[in-house]
Amino acid sequence: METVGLSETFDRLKKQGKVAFIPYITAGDPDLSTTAEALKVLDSCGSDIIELGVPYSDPLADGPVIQAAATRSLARGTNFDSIISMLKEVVPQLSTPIALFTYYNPILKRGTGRFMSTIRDTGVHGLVVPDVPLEETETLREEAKKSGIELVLLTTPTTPTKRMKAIVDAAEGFVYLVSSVGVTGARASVSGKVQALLQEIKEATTKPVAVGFGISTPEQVKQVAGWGADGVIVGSAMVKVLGDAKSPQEGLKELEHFTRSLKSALD
Ligand SMILES: O=P(O)(O)OC[C@@H](O)[C@@H](O)c1c[nH]c2ccccc12
Repeated sequence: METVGLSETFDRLKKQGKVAFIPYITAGDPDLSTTAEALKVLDSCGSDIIELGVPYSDPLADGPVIQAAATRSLARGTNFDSIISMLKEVVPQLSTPIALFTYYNPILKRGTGRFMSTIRDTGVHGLVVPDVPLEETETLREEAKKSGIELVLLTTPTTPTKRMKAIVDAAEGFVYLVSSVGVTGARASVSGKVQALLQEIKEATTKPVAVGFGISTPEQVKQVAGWGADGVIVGSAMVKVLGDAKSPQEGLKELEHFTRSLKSALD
């Protein structure tokens, strides 16, 4: 089925007074067929957008959990082409839009235009590139736009206000507010600064703002939603459930329970 894009998804949720639940998993960990099943599980458990990570050899912004997932996935031979063919199979079966998550290098390797049209042909709607240099964001955004891909941009607690404003102006789909400095990974608590940061961003834009980094419990999901986030992103905790499981089947079962517990915090 043809899924609607990221910003349309947020429009629908806003009308329903709901906050988006946005899980992240790393493609190919433990293997691509389990990833295909995991996407269906996340879809059926009520995810509103799914972030799918392209494993990379030098994941600077990732903490140990996602770094280990990327290493396992690459060791199995996962590559961009195998992820694309998996997506061509699975995306038509999903009702949840996918935002592909990749570092900048795999895009440069393929050529920006070709990269965008390739992912668009799979039915993927969004793209998140955490390490694209500021001066190259405009080109990337233009190329994405040509293929109808929504380029999500990230702002952090240490982003100067002027740059935050440029980021929210340029962001498509939604603005990704990184909750805390440092790398991805579950944290004991989500920084209280997020509430003020959300207000500041919402004064600068009417675009939806989703918060990620460190969120791993229903209480934290509820707290961030209560602070006014339009979406809540959970990555490492999801990746850990799959990575720690004794078998892929068990991992998928655990993923379903975990996703339902987090999603119910938003109901
Ligand atoms: O893992 P966490 O702490 O739940 O944060 C989400 C994060 O994993 C996901 O959005 C993501 C995966 N890799 C990244 C690199 C940079 C920024 C964000 C990400």
